[in-house]
Amino acid sequence: MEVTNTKEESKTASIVVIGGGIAGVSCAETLSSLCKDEKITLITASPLIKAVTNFKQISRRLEEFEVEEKPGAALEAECENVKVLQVMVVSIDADKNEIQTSDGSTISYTKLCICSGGTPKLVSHDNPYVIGIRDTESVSHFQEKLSGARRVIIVGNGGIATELVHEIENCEVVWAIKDKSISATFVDAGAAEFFLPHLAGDKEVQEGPLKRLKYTVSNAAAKDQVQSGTKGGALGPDWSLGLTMKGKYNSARKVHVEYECEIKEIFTPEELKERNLEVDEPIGCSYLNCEWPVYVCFTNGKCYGCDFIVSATGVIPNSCSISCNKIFKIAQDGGIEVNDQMHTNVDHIYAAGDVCTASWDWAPHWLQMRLWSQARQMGCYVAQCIMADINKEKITLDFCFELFAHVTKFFGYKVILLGKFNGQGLEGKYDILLRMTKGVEYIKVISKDGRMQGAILIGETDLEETFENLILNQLDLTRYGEDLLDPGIDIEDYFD
Ligand SMILES: Cc1cc2nc3c(=O)[nH]c(=O)nc-3n(C[C@H](O)[C@H](O)[C@H](O)COP(=O)(O)OP(=O)(O)OC[C@H]3O[C@@H](n4cnc5c(N)ncnc54)[C@H](O)[C@@H]3O)c2cc1C
Ligand SMILES: NC(=O)C1=CN([C@@H]2O[C@H](COP(=O)(O)OP(=O)(O)OC[C@H]3O[C@@H](n4cnc5c(N)ncnc54)[C@H](OP(=O)(O)O)[C@@H]3O)[C@@H](O)[C@H]2O)C=CC1
Repeated sequence: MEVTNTKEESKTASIVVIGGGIAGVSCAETLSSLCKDEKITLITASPLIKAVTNFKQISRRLEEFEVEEKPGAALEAECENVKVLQVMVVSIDADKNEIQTSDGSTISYTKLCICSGGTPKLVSHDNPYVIGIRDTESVSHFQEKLSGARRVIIVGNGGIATELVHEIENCEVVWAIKDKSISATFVDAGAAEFFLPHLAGDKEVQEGPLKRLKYTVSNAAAKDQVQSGTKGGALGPDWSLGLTMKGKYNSARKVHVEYECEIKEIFTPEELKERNLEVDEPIGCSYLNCEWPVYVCFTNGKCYGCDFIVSATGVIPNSCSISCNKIFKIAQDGGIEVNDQMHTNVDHIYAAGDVCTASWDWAPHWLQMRLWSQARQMGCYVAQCIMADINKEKITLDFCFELFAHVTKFFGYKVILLGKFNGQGLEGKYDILLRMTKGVEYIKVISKDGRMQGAILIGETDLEETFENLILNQLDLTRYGEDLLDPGIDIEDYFD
């Protein structure tokens, strides 16, 4: 493993990037290619860095790439003017343009970009039975716990929970969600209905090509990271592919969804007895009247026992983990506010990826979600902003921030989300057009005044490129009416 001692570093100022995740690495790589004469220092707490490989633009806005975790030395070999240091940044002195690291070193910067990512927002931080999933180390911990488990409770209704309930085998799952429908962070209630049959039985994988991102980590590299015990970057696309997610017993996949509830209290078996609380059994469960190491009581009055709890309840940006003598403007969601030049409110300091909150006036069909693709886009764009600043220029916001576009996979189906895919910000004043073929595809179009605002495409619909264009060009679609989703009409030809 390549570790460079920061104490040996000279005081010569360079552009400093904090974070070896996809935002930090994309920033360092872009800076390196934009300006060969600048010295760039990437500082990361994790022994491995994330690199985007095989990048392909699959439509104007949807991108496909693979992600590899590798040692910092590999980045240094590719980018001559980049130096990678593995150390924790503890504080920033914005008056002196210096940062202090956990090994007592001081590093000067000309420009600083904070790409320190986020940390799982857990429902309980001091209960050993509650775990979160973020990096390779936390996944190993989860796998180890699962291997001895009969029942797990998953809390949260976003990306991680949706992927986990699909992947876990040989273990009962109680999925506790705040909403009326599953996977609500990403899809609407109709799409949730489409997915529901896939909660039980064998996992079906949709045939055909999947425009899906791929994530790889070499075994040796993963072992290094787990052994180091340091905080790694967030996992990402295909993180669950090839990972064993099996419980203790050879039972059929079983997921019980507990709707519209949150955790009220977590009890040990002793506390449960003391309180004389009654325990419920999830519908269709195999383990009746069993003893459990931990019990969870929900706000809807239900109380279940389980082996452990996964808190898949979102991310808190690492915006306050590095102290600074100047105060960063922090947005309501906990991110460091950045303007359309990715600049924070502190001179010479930028931020990108999960740690930041895009605080400019968003384009009508863009929204921020803490995703791999946005971390890459922000990382590349912030590098251009830094170079423009050095050259005393201002650049216009990159076109990737014009339209929200995300491709992922849920329950074995390709899922594409475009624009205001859930009618976000439209205050319910929109029309919906739907097409669904059970088990095959689900298409939802959101329109306002006849113009497309967003879409959810599940399955191999091949509509993404056309819909992307229709959202961007805001063509009046009134006269096409329901023909827009008529399977008998080749819509691509229609709008060519
Ligand atoms: C389980 C899981 C699955 C996901 N799946 C998907 C998906 O399918 N599609 C998708 O688009 N997104 C997905 N995401 C989200 C995506 O991974 C993140 O949005 C993205 O990786 C964020 O990148 P980042 O570079 O901003 O932060 P991170 O990847 O968190 O990187 C932060 C870096 O900063 C370093 N760091 C932090 N603090 C310090 C410090 N004080 N000093 C030095 N270094 C520091 C860390 O070591 C790390 O290297 C998933 C996330 C998780 C957890
Ligand atoms: N395929 C993909 O694209 C994937 C993306 N990711 C990304 O990784 C990051 C982490 O994923 P994840 O943790 O699933 O985060 P998400 O933001 O995707 O989802 C968090 C979920 O937890 C809910 N929640 C928040 N607090 C509580 C609480 N106290 N009790 C019950 N529910 C709560 C949220 O509801 P509410 O919103 O109402 O607060 C939301 O449904 C996210 O940025 C996500 O986008 C992760 C996996 C896959």
